[in-house]
Amino acid sequence: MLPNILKKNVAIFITYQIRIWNRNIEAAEKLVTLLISENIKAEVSKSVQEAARDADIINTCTGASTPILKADWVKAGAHINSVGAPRPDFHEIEEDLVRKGIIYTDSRESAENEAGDVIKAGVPVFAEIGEVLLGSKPANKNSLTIYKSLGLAVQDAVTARLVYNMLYENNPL
Ligand SMILES: NC(=O)C1=CN([C@@H]2O[C@H](COP(=O)(O)OP(=O)(O)OC[C@H]3O[C@@H](n4cnc5c(N)ncnc54)[C@H](O)[C@@H]3O)[C@@H](O)[C@H]2O)C=CC1
Ligand SMILES: O=C([O-])C1=[NH+]CCC1
Repeated sequence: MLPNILKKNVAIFITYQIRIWNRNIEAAEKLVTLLISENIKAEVSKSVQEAARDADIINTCTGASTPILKADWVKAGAHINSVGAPRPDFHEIEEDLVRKGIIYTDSRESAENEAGDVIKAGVPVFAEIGEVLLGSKPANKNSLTIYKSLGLAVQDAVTARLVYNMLYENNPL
């Protein structure tokens, strides 16, 4: 999933440098090789701390059950996209870091009931992404912000429809 998230990030920025960390360095090297083969600038980091240093955007996408990203490693004003830790007993972001951030999510109900990091930190969700897109809640671009992704059922339904259309109706839309 991470390669696709990174490609979406890169499409937004004119200048960027991607640093990849994985607990298995061969996996990080494989992803860097894939990105470079698609003309995306990327390099391997030997630690999470090294990967996160001075980063504007941090994507965490792990199956970790204990936090891998610490508050001290993240600069003020950074934005974190947290895709992993989708269960109450899973964690990938240190509690202090979650408390420092402004929390955005796709579904408030899901985040408050499923996202281990949000539940443990006991912090409120500031806004759903839909509220930001509609302009009823601000993006707080200069603050430390955390987007807690969990996925919406409607995304699965639309994806299933696209696959069905491509398979049986030869029409992606
Ligand atoms: N937010 C969302 O919409 C979605 C979230 N997920 C969640 O995102 C996470 C990643 O999913 P995929 O990329 O499909 O899985 P994957 O198996 O391809 O990648 C998981 C990565 O987490 C790493 N990892 C596992 N335990 C770790 C630990 N203790 N410390 C450091 N790294 C660790 C693995 O080495 C692997 O690189 C999972 O927790 C999954 O449940 C998956 C689909 C949608
Ligand atoms: O496939 C998955 O593991 C998940 N999808 C949404 C949250 C977790």
